[in-house]
Amino acid sequence: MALIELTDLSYDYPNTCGLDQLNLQLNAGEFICLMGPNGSGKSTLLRILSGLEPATQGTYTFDGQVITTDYLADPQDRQRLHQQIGLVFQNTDVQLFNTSVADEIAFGPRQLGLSEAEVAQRVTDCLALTHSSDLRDRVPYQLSGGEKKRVALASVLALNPRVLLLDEPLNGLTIAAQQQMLTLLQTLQAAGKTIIMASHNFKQVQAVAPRFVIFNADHQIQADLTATELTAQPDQQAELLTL
Ligand SMILES: Nc1ncnc2c1ncn2[C@@H]1O[C@H](COP(=O)(O)OP(=O)(O)OP(=O)(O)O)[C@@H](O)[C@H]1O
Repeated sequence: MALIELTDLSYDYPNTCGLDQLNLQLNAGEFICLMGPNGSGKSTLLRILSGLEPATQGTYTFDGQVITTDYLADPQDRQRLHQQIGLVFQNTDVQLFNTSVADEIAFGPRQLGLSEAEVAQRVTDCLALTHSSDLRDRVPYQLSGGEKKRVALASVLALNPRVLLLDEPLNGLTIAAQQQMLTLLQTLQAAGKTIIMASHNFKQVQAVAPRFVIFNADHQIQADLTATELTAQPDQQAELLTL
């Protein structure tokens, strides 16, 4: 059984279509890159997968549980989903609100009611994993864009989710920092996490992501290809390089 299953899933904003009739199955342990033009629906899909919004139509099933409006309205159910599937936002400023990096990373585990010893361990582990130990006592909003991305990822990892959703995690990073982020995501996948990232940076991700789900401007899935299948489609690759 797929970990994530979307059936005829659509999402409408008040005056715009966000997603149109998606059918998709994603398995536990996969590394998937969502691609497509600006406004095609990548961020909307990540928000729905993370449980921030219910679908307008169709079905989202996570690990056998249908994620309905009622499910998301129940605080305990909602928290259960958030613990399993964590979203690193495109704009990390909306995600970072504590006065120190250590408190930022501790926030989620404290909400879960973990002991202070466990919280401290998770903070130390997640700082190390994201190469951010030197940032421990810094003020999050004073960090550089790349540092903020690492801290936002560390704060999501601190909840030990099964699935990591990342919205344009390479944006604003130097080439070296982009490589470091991709290597880290590969390490997390090797440790058993499912990675789902939106990116328009095909050059950087093509050698890393094994599967590409590609949206068109009509908010539909245009193609769902393995990296090997994609190498056999030069037209599709050329299109991705223009994003
Ligand atoms: N809060 C909102 N209110 C109304 N329409 C929205 C809102 N957010 C997104 N949209 C619209 O929904 C569609 C999908 O947007 P979305 O942000 O999911 O695309 P995207 O593929 O992530 O784009 P980008 O690559 O620019 O981040 C677009 O037409 C967008 O204008």
